[in-house]
Amino acid sequence: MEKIIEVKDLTLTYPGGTKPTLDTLNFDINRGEILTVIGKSGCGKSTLLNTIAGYLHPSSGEVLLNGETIVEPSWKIGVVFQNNALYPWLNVAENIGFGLNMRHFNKAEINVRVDKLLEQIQLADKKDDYIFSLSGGMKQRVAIARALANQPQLVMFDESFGALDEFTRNDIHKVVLDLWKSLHLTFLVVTHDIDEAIKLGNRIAIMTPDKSSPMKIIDNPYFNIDLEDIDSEYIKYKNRILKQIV
Ligand SMILES: Nc1ncnc2c1ncn2[C@@H]1O[C@H](COP(=O)(O)OP(=O)(O)OP(=O)(O)O)[C@@H](O)[C@H]1O
Repeated sequence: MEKIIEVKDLTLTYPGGTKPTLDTLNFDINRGEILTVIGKSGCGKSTLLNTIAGYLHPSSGEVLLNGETIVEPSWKIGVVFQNNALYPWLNVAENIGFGLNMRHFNKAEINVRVDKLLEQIQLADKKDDYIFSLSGGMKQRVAIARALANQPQLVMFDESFGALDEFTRNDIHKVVLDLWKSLHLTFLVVTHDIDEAIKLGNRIAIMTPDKSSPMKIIDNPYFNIDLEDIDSEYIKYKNRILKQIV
């Protein structure tokens, strides 16, 4: 397995904090996988994601992208937040192309990338619409397309689907999995929803309160499971994850 991200002895204590929020974490993200990260509220999931993104700096240890220490945010890592953070004064196409514009890509290249993504997120007909006119699910699809427009090496999702109703969330899960498959992407998905972690993750990283093993990564036999295939073995698997979180 080729590693895209290496987390080495990662420790982070917030200024003024008495104990580390992240304490000596060690794990890798493999190229082409979806790693979901699950853990109790406040265990440090967003802190971990923000550190990998380069928004926060480790107190000690490091995170490497393709063998190079991450020291600042870059287009190589895309992030989709829960509140989507889209620009209301730009239309859908302009939001998706925003990062490419900032990087001074030429207009023709931007249009090609944006149009392709609009097809993939099934919003080609909303290209010229402003953000306020979109539903919550559509906004998240635009946020995903905006993150993908830069063709990043890793895309991270920070509770990106938590505010959506169940039907919309199921639709978005399908969009995410289709994009991952067709574009051969690598995703890290932070969630507090165990079913979502199981649905979306090739592997599941469990952030535990166990100081000697703060991060346990397990294989997931139920990746992309259909709701109708949920059986008693699935429930047992889910409960085993739950027990390690609390
Ligand atoms: N900027 C900050 N300064 C100080 N402490 C912080 C800061 N951001 C987060 N924390 C603390 O760090 C801990 C981990 O927070 P974090 O948001 O990473 O957890 P989380 O697992 O993502 O939680 P949730 O699932 O509720 O979003 C919490 O105790 C939080 O209060």
